[in-house]
Amino acid sequence: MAHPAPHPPILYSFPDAGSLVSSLASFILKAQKEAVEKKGRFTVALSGGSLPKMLSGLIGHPSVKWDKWHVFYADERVVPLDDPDSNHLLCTDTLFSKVAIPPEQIHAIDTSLLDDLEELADTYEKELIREFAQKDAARFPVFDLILLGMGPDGHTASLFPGHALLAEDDRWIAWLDDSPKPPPKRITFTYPVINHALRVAFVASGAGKVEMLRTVLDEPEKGLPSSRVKPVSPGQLYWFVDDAASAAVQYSRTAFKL
Ligand SMILES: O=C1O[C@H](COP(=O)(O)O)[C@@H](O)[C@H](O)[C@H]1O
Repeated sequence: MAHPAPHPPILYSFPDAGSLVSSLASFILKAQKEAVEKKGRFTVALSGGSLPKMLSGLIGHPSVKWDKWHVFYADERVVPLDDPDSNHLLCTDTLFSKVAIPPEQIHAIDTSLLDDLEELADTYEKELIREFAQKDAARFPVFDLILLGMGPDGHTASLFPGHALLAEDDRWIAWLDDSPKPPPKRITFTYPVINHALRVAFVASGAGKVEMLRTVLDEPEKGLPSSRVKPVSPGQLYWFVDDAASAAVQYSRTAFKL
């Protein structure tokens, strides 16, 4: 059955990092409330890079129900969990060490499989299947929220410009050993997983992102990886950015309100 056309992205731009962080926290709390009321759990995927520190508005916030969070990684570098390149280590240092998510609800890669990328990706996919397929019987998992970053080349998760994985339309988790950004070995959500989420939010800040954000939002026809994120209805894509990053963007902004 054909899906209705995706909704256009909603762009929120904030004058400074502080207002971006607090608005993002309010947005996440609304998503959490709806998910918990409906299903008793909140399924979230996080990215590495600059994203985890933007979640600081949740730390110590009385409305966060950390025990309801079930966390996966939109992508992970295939390194030991104490390696400085690990997205899990970054998220642990920045967030998990400061909040009370039950450890079994934080889904890290199986590091006994670091030398077998395919098996490691399969195993992570099976964790997703355990979390989603039995409960929702869906062809693809439907995350309540996927939080993404955008790299300076327009990549998101570990989906890089020109890479064959941009065309992967079957698997939930793909692997690569030729990431142009180190480290080379990674696993990543595929587009079908990202694009079946109820909400996908990119978070990007700083003048360093200005040209790429303009290209991704104003010239989606160029097909950069971040422009290919188009959640299927009823899913919705949001951009949470600061004015420094959106300075050159023509795409219309929406005033933030919940
Ligand atoms: O390598 C990665 O990069 C992207 C973008 O990082 P950022 O520092 O430019 O925000 C990140 O979203 C991804 O999780 C990570 O593995």
